Amino acid sequence: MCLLFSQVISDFDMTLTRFAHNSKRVPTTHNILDNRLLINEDCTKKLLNTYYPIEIDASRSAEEKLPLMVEWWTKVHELLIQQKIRKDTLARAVKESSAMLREGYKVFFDHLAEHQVPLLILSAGVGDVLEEVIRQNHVFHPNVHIISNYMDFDHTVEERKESYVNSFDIVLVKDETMDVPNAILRYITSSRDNK
Ligand SMILES: Nc1ccn([C@@H]2O[C@H](COP(=O)(O)O)[C@@H](O)[C@H]2O)c(=O)n1
Repeated sequence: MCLLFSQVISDFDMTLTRFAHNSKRVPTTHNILDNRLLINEDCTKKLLNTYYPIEIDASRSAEEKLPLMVEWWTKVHELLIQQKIRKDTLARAVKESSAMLREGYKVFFDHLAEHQVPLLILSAGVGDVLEEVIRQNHVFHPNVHIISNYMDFDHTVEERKESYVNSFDIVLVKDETMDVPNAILRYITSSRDNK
């Protein structure tokens, strides 16, 4: 028998991650944010308690669930934006969480990478957190591709400073004047005038 995979498609939360460990629920990517970073975790917990039972309700059709799921993630995304989450806290939040991939995950990820089979992860969770979970488990191989919700962070000057310093000769911080450009102009024009 010959089995040929062109690619493997999987969702993430509770599929590649465990549902529970030692009788305790393993957090989804959203739960990791709720527990560690959100100032008011109640607001998203309330939404989870309302919408999760709908998600898993086998008596409802997909058509019936879809607008409610859209309503859920729209509300959660609005709340997340208000919380002003910082990118640099994500790795710590994941490290301190009880996020856990399923037993045997390493064989699964490594085997697909070794055989160059693309692994496409489609997730309604939070992509930035999902990536961090995979990275911290050392299985973020080049064949792993993710389609998910990503946060668009506001970058502080401090975060961008290094890349600016590497790219430009002069970097001005907190200078609201034209003193430096004027000095450069004076230098250029005076050296030209003195020729
Ligand atoms: N605010 C939310 C939104 C969704 N969830 C759960 O995350 C799951 C994402 O699952 P994937 O299989 O798409 O990775 C989704 O099924 C919801 O149960 C959440 O916890 N909080």
